[in-house]
Amino acid sequence: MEVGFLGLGIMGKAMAINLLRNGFMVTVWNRTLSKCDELVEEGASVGETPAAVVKKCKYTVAMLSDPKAALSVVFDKDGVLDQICEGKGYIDMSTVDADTSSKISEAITKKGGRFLEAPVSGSKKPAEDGQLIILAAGEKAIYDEVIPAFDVLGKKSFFLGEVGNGARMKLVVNMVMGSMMNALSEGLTLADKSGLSQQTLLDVMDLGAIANPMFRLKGPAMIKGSYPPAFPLKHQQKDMRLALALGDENAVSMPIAAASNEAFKKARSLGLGDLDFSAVHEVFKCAGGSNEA
Ligand SMILES: NC(=O)C1=CN([C@@H]2O[C@H](COP(=O)(O)OP(=O)(O)OC[C@H]3O[C@@H](n4cnc5c(N)ncnc54)[C@H](OP(=O)(O)O)[C@@H]3O)[C@@H](O)[C@H]2O)C=CC1
Ligand SMILES: O=CC(=O)O
Repeated sequence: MEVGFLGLGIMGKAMAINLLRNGFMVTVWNRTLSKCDELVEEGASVGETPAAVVKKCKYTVAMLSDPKAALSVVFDKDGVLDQICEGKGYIDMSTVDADTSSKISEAITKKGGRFLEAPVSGSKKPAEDGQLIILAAGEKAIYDEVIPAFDVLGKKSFFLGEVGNGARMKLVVNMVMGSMMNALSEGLTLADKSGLSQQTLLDVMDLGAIANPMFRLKGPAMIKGSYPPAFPLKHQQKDMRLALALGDENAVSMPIAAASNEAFKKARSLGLGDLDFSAVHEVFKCAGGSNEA
């Protein structure tokens, strides 16, 4: 199967490499074209523009930072819309809101193309290991056709019905995840300021009902103040913002998500946006002040 791939950031690079290593022919494009070089070494071809990739491939996947990027790659000059037509499919795996996804879907289908949204749960390591959780929605026929690719990229795919449901599911999941990260940061800070061992706190939590892979993975590095980016904080804050907008639309009160969003915004204002989202811990450390009199 020949697949186009637009967007070679942390996630897109790992996903495209997985496809190549599993026998797919892949043509890549990235806004910063030099990022394609590593993929070429893995056997990829390069398209000069999103339109060139779509022209060449029956299916094109996108993995882009946010709604602005997702819209720009489709609607701008030399974008996806220039070449999408009957017989071609576009699969957007970026995390965006349902409105963005619907706009893209309408434009693609108006030109005879087929559309699937398929955001993913799981970060850099699951992307490298082909262990993502895929939250697809849109046209079921194209979902069925690209299952061989999803089987390489992920450990489980869900088909959630009409366009928008994949985006909504992803935002709800990341709203919970971002709130949990804030709770962990607050807990680590409280343990430290009240004279407890942070590592012992992690050990205690890991044995009980609130044990989870995220605390286990991120906790020890957070104690050291180390936040190498797997899931950039700026993207987690974007997801919180979009989830809060979904809450507005549905009149759902979300005080915990709102407070978490404020902490992520504060972290961005401190210049931490490109670090891992666990860097929100620094906000709590600052707010907690020093134990020294
Ligand atoms: N990292 C993670 O753990 C996860 C991320 N996600 C989601 O996946 C998506 C990608 O995340 P990730 O790979 O981490 O992000 P990165 O920031 O590493 O990569 C973002 C990509 O989007 C491109 N891009 C940004 N703006 C534009 C634009 N205006 N036009 C064209 N291309 C643009 C970048 O191009 P360039 O290289 O030129 O900057 C890059 O290829 C996001 O929606 C994120 O929320 C979902 C699950 C996990
Ligand atoms: O969107 C981030 C993730 O880890 O999932």
